Amino acid sequence: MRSNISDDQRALTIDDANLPVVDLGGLFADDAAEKAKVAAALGDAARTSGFFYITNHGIPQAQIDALFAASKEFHEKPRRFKMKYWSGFTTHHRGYVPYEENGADFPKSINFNEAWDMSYEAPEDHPDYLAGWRMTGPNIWPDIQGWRETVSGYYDAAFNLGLRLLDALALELGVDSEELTRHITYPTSQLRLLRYIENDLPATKELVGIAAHSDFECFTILLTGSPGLQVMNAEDVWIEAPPIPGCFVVNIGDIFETWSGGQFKSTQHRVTNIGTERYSMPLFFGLDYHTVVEPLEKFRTPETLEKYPPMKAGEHLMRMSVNAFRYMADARAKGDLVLDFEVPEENPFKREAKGA
Ligand SMILES: O=C(O)CCC(=O)C(=O)O
Ligand SMILES: [Fe+2]
Repeated sequence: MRSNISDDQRALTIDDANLPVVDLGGLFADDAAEKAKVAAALGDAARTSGFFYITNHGIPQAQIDALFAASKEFHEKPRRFKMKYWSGFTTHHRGYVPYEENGADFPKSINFNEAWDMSYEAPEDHPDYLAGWRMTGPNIWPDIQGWRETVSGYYDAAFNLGLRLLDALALELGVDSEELTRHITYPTSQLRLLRYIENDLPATKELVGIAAHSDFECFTILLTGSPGLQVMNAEDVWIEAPPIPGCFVVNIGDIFETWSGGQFKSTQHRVTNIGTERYSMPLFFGLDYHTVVEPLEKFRTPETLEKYPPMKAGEHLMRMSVNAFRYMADARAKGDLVLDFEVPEENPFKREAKGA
């Protein structure tokens, strides 16, 4: 880790803080008691820290290695190749996102990451694709031999793992999983192939890998290739979450916090500017664009209903994306992208760290 790091970018190390590791093995056995045990461990982790590692997840290491290799192969191409697939050429956010797109304050504030973004494949005649700006539609692919198969194969595997996790979390919350899965037909579940860019600038609040945020969907299944990720725990203290071989990091997102009336925590996290190249791949497990998200019936109280007013899953993603990506903000300023809902400057799910 670099030495020129400002105090607000420091975190406790994994040795000082306890990060749960949940063994998912029991989800794949046909045994209700085993499944319930895993569900209880996931629920415990989701309630206490909101993020955790999972092991025995069933995705072969060879598939993970192939995804890292595919991401590297794309990102090592020259800028002129990558820009052929600029996400700003689409109205549903697919393709390449250069680092200058990140955040409203570039270059005063720099998020040193670039990405390839894809999502659930929806047909060309899907009404939300035709309407535009709804994060729904067909993927685009770079002209690299075998790349589509590798990336979409990984997407399907991680997406299916997400369905298992959803099922287990529903079990833990005591809700029928069908109540949750009925909102998944053409979900806005993005996979990002992120590369953090080598640079020799310091690590400060303005110079980051990715600024502190929570994820906007149900939960995120994240692969990381090297350290840099920091997560805010239940006590609102930053701790480092380095990769553990064979594990994914999972964090709860804004939708599950809402569904559970705040029992599950949507975890703030960030990547500091480590200065070296770093690869990571989050899959944001989301819902159909038009799904209205509010506390599930059993978690409705006057307090939870007040704290979590109904929001459409896709609108929440769009309002956060307009703030995140400059091409979207530009399209909005030009009147090409018209939103009939509010775009707050900050995510209402944001929590501040202690002492920050
Ligand atoms: O790169 C990482 O480890 C985290 C990425 C992340 O938080 C995000 O893309 O939302
Ligand atoms: Fe994130």
